[in-house]
Amino acid sequence: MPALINPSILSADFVNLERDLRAIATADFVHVDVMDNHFVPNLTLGLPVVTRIAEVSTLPLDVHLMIEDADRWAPEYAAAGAASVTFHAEATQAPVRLARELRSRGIRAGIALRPASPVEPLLDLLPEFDMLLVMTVEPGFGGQSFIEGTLPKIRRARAALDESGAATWIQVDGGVSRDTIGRIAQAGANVFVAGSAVYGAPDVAAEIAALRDLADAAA
Ligand SMILES: O=C(CO)[C@H](O)[C@H](O)COP(=O)(O)O
Ligand SMILES: [Fe+2]
Repeated sequence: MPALINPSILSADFVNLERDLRAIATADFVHVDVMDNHFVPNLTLGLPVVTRIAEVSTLPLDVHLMIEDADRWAPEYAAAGAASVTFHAEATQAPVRLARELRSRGIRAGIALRPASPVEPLLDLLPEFDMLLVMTVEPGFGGQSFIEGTLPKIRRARAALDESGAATWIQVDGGVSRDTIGRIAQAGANVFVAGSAVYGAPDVAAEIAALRDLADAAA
């Protein structure tokens, strides 16, 4: 499967969001970071804004919830028009039940891990999810450096998926750039979130194409 590039609008201009959504039209999904100032020390946007982005965007929405009580809120983001909702393993009481609920609504369900959270407890459960999100920076802010120590976690997840034959995607979020994407693809990820690398580039479409090419060449 070719690499998917999901630009994060965390690095977009929130006052010119429609313009900045148009700029990433050649990407695969738009990555929307929802933060509640409790699960992470930052606050971004919530249901009303996600609902409006879903109405305006030509790309499907890849919603990354960095919020507490995912069991309560994740289904609301499905109803708001997301194509994919990813919640943190550290913020749910019942990950499999929540994934089943999201999937029953016809959307993709993802589970995310902070850099320090081990993947081992999830390995046998991966077929229950459409995507595993391996955070490669501490969640909360864009523009941080990729944590190299997360690469073994991606390799372990890829090995488990290859063994089980499950079609679960592996997404990487944090510090993805032309410098890091090759190593990440080689480790087994196939979905790449990039915020500052895409929106900080002089030519956004060219950056998306370059990241996709580098990932495909390394996979
Ligand atoms: O979830 C996130 C932060 O918690 C963002 O998606 C991520 O940081 C993207 O930013 P960048 O590509 O600049 O690292
Ligand atoms: Fe994110």
